Amino acid sequence: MAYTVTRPCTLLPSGMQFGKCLQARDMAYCPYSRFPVGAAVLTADGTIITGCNVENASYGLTVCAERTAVQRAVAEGHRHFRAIAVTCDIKDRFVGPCGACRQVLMEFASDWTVYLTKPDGSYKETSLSELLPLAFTPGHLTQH
Ligand SMILES: O=c1ccn([C@H]2C[C@H](O)[C@@H](CO)O2)c(=O)[nH]1
Ligand SMILES: [Zn+2]
Repeated sequence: MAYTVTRPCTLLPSGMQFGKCLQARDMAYCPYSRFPVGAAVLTADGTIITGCNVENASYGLTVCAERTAVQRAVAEGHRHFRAIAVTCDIKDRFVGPCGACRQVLMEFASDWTVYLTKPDGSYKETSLSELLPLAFTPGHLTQH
């Protein structure tokens, strides 16, 4: 079940360093929305890999921070993940990943821990299965 930690944290549970998320957010390429987002994935072996949103003049080719992080991690040989932390500049509420990113996370596991963080390091801990119930998963392709 989701729970919220309202005090600012530099270290999220399981060794997820919140600072990496902020650093990634600061690399965002978002000249159109001016809405920078940072993400950090924690792999099964404890590696942290970050991503930021990368926009495009065509708009539709924009890639979110979460998918950038997952795709970087896969390209570096990681396929097993524990958690993802996401941050943006919104200070008064916790912001969840878009639907496309939830589906891309689901490709690699249904049991991701998801940290929705505010820029001060306060966070809501939830899970991918809570964010994407009754999901379509790779398993469905082999069980029909
Ligand atoms: O969870 C989200 C939601 C939005 N964005 C990006 C996409 C776009 O660049 C900008 C505005 O939608 O924010 C993300 O990176 N992650
Ligand atoms: Zn997204």
